[in-house]
Amino acid sequence: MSASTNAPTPTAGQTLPNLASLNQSAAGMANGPAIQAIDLVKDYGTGDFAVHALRHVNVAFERGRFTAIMGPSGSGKSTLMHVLSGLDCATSGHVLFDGNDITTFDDKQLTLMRRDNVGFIFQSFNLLPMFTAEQNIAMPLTLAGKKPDRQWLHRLAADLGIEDRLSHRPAELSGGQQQRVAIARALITHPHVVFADEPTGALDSISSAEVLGMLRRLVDETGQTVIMVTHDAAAAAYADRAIVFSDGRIVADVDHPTEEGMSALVMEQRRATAQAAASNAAAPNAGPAGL
Ligand SMILES: Nc1ncnc2c1ncn2[C@@H]1O[C@H](COP(=O)(O)OP(=O)(O)OP(=O)(O)O)[C@@H](O)[C@H]1O
Repeated sequence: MSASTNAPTPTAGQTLPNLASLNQSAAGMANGPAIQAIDLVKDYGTGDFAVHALRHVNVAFERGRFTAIMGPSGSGKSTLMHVLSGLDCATSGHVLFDGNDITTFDDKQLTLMRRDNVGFIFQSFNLLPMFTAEQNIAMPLTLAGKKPDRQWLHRLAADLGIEDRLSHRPAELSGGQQQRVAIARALITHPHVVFADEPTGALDSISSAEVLGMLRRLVDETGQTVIMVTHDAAAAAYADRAIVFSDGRIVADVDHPTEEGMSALVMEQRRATAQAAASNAAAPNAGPAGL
């Protein structure tokens, strides 16, 4: 079931836990893309002070693929992730999640959609310090008033290499172990899509490689759909596809990204953003950059 990838291979002696048993059921999923943004606009504020975070974005995320989203700071990456996952509302346009237009959902429907279909992994892990790793993993179900499937929880923990850490609190775990707990928490509900926001931003290079290798194998071996925001070209090289944002727009869409290729693209966008800001400062009535 492995898909082709140009992800860096694990270094000699590095063991990655067996993720093959995390077999994602495709049952109940609609055909077509996992998520699609259609003419998506997100503005913060109005009038002269409006920030155009997403400018008519059109993009589809296929099932079972690992996509990285890159771009300069402030280009709209997190906003896209928040709107796609139903954490934030669009100003206009549509988001089709499993074929359902979530821009028509009310708050309660969005909460249920997120709870049942979306897994989140954050840079800062966002574990609850007073609870054990096991309690943290089960938290999305506990909050929903559901009992965790013990067998599934232990299989996740074993496959992520944290089974012997389940009774520990986050402060007693390394950063890499905490992020593995967060990955297990993201998967406990069998989500259709996992969103990872800078998942390796707080990790050293070895732990980063382990976490990225796990996400890669999750996609290859279980068909999980993963969408990851990252500033790191080396992290993007683990993905099947990388999208580059600039000023609220997609400016590049690359299959099989490489670290070198993504570094060059992101540097180019940083330069373009800095140049646009400099010319706007020189001619303040010329309008926003990129228009
Ligand atoms: N709640 C908010 N209110 C007002 N403006 C916002 C808000 N959230 C984001 N923005 C603005 O929207 C634009 C896009 O922000 P966003 O956080 O999506 O960028 P990003 O590419 O994720 O940046 P970074 O890499 O620094 O996290 C920026 O100009 C930002 O200042």
